[in-house]
Amino acid sequence: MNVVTLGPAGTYSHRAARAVADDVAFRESVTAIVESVSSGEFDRGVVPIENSIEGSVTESLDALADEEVAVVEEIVTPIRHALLAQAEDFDVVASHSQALAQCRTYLEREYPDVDQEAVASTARGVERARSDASVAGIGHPDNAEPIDGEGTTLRVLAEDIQDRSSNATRFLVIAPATERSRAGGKTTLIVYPDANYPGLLLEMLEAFADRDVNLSRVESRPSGNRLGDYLFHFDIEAGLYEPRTQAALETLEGIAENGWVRVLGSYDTTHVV
Ligand SMILES: O=C(O)C(=O)C[C@]1(C(=O)O)C=C[C@@H](O)C=C1
Repeated sequence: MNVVTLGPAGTYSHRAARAVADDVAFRESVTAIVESVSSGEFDRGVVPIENSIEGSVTESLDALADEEVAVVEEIVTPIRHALLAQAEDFDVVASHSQALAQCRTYLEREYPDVDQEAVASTARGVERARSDASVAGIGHPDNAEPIDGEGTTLRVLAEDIQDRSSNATRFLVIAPATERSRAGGKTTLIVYPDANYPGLLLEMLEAFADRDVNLSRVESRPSGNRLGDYLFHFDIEAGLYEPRTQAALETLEGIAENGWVRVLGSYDTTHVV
């Protein structure tokens, strides 16, 4: 199975992807990962979708709406950030925008005068720190040691610097659309109603509530077509094999008769430390 995730090596996405395969390839954006799975270049992709402090990874939501892929597994992993640098003094802290946001309070309190630089991933920020003494990175503490054994070993200046001790990110394992499964305890779907009238959102929610289907996430994203026009991402705690899910889907398809409903599939959850 060839698997792709956000690189370089050492990202949290890489840690999650190791639950799928030992050998993992890397891309520098979530969009590139989703595209490379939908084109059939890779069998599986692992993308971050939601963090307990910062909320949705919007690039992932938009890529899932734009490409034809299936979701075949969910991976939840704790996120414990460390501050890594060559020395105690530095001018810039570089990391993924999600990681910088997850450590906002710590950075404002401890390093109010240090510039923040958003880079493609936490591991990319750590690489910057390894090659430039004026830069610190935020990432998993294991990144202090160079992965290939070559290069500077960084100092772990602080650990557990995220704003809340319970910080976790949910990743989705994606596969080509033909591998969509009906089996599993959760299902992800995206609805574009292409409509706007009082009670539209309520009608969509009632499609689930009336069948006693619990939602674990609902998120609206701009459709990109016009201001105020949205598509809706739903995660539900029910499998596609269940009649109640099929009944809810039928209702949603009626509501979205001028738009579309994309069913990404059913799956189970794996926890990785
Ligand atoms: O930069 C990384 O290490 C990633 O895997 C990306 C990512 C994210 O996009 O949320 C994953 C987990 C953490 O929440 C921080 C960053």
